[in-house]
Amino acid sequence: MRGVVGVLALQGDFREHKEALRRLGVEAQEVRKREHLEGVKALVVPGGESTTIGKLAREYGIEDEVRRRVEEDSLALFGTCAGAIWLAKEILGYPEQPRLGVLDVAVERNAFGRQVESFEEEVEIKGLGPFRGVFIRAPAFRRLGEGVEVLAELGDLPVLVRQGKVLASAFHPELTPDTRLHRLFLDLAGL
Ligand SMILES: NC(=O)CC[C@H](N)C(=O)O
Repeated sequence: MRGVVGVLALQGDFREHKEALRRLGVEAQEVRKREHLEGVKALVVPGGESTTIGKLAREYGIEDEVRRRVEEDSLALFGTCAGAIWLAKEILGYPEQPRLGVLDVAVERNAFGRQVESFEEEVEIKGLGPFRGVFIRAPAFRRLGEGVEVLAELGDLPVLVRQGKVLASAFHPELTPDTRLHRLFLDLAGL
C-alpha cells in the first residue's frame, strides 16, 4: 500500500506515525502541500502544537482541501492529540484558533492540568481491549455531538472518539510499539 495513506507533515511527531504505519506494511505519503493529498484516502494528523499545525494547514490551503474531501466522504482522518484538536468543531477558550471543524466535539486543550506534562495510563478501548495511553499535555473531548461515539475514557473523560470515518485520540498510539489503533483506523478507512 503506497501513497493511499498520508501523514500530515507540517509539524509534530509525523515520523513516529510513518514508522507505526510502516510496521503495518504501509509506506505513507508525507503531506506538506495541498497537492500531496491527491490519491490519499486516509490521513493521519500527528501530535505536536495545534496552533502551529492549524496555521500552517490554513496557509498552505490544506485545511480547505481536507475539509472538502471529508465532507464528500472521500477521506478518512485520524488525529492524535494536537491533531485531534485540529479536527474539532470547537476549541474551548481558543475561538480564533484555526481548525478543521469536522469532528462534532468541543475539545479542551491541556485538559489534565498544565502541571501534568505527561503520564501513561492504561485505557480500555472498545473492541480492542487494554491499550497503553501515552498522554502529553493531552486534550479531552467535552460536549460530544450526536454522531460521536466514545471508544475509550480516562476517568469520566472521553479520550478516544469516532464520528463516521473520523477518529481522534487524546493520547499518542504512535509512541508505543502497539499498532492496533493504526490498524483500526485503516479498517475504518476501508484499507
Ligand atoms: N502532545 C500534544 O500533541 C500536545 C497538544 C498541545 N497541548 C496543543 O494544544 O497543541
